[in-house]
Amino acid sequence: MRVGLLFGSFNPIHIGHLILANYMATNTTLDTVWLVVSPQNPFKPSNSLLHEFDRLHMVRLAIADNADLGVTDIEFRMPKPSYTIDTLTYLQEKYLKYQFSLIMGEDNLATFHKWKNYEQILDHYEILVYPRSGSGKITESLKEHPKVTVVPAPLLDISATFIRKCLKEGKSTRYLLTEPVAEYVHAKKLYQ
Ligand SMILES: Nc1ncnc2c1ncn2[C@@H]1O[C@H](COP(=O)(O)OP(=O)(O)OP(=O)(O)O)[C@@H](O)[C@H]1O
Ligand SMILES: O=C(O)c1ccc[n+]([C@@H]2O[C@H](COP(=O)([O-])O)[C@@H](O)[C@H]2O)c1
Repeated sequence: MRVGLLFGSFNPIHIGHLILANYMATNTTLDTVWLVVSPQNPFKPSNSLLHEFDRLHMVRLAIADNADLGVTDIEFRMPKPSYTIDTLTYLQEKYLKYQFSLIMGEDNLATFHKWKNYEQILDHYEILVYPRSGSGKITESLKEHPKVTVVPAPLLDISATFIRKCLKEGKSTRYLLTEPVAEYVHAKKLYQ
C-alpha cells in the first residue's frame, strides 16, 4: 500500500489541509493519506499551540466521513519536538510492507534544508509538494531533486494563523473550518 503522510500542527485543521490531503489521495498514485498530528514542530513557538488532544480530536472530526484519509497520533508517544525523520523511520519499521511518501505545502519545502537529516529523508522517501502562496524561496536543487514532485494543484490562500486571528477577533470562520470542527471550537471557546 502507498501511504502519503501529511505532517502538521493542525492548529486547527482547516479546509486547506483537507483539500490538499484529499487531492493527494485521489489525484496521485497514493492509496491513502494519513495526517500525522505533531505535538510540537521544532521551528514553531508553542505559545499559541492548542493541546495536542484537542488538535487530534478536531482532525478526527474533520475526516470522519472520508474513507481516503486517516490520522495518526504516533508522535504523541515519541520525544519532543517532533523530528520527521524519526517518525518516518518508526513508521517504516512498524509497517514494513507500506511505501510511505511525504506530503508538504511549498512553504515547508522552503525550509526543508534545515530539517534534521533532510538528506536521509530525500534518500529514502518521495516528497509530494503542494503549491502554496507566500512560500519562501525554494532552493532550485530541491525543487528539481528526482525525489521531489511539485503537484499541479490549485492554490488555496488559507492558513491556521489566519483562522486563529479571526477567532481571536470574533470574526466569522465560516467555510474555512468544517462544521463539526467549527462546532467543537465554539463549544470549547478555543483560540479566544
Ligand atoms: N492552504 C494550504 N495550501 C497548501 N498547503 C498547506 C495549506 N495549509 C497548510 N498546508 C500544509 O499543510 C501542512 C501542515 O500545515 P500546518 O498545520 O502548519 O498549517 P498552517 O495553516 O501552515 O499553520 P500555521 O498558519 O499555524 O503555520 C504543511 O505542510 C503546510 O505547508
Ligand atoms: O524534522 C524536522 O527537523 C522538522 C522541522 C520543521 C518541521 N517539521 C515537521 O513538519 C510538519 C509541519 O509543521 P507545521 O507546524 O508547519 O504543520 C510538522 O510535523 C513538523 O514537526 C519537522
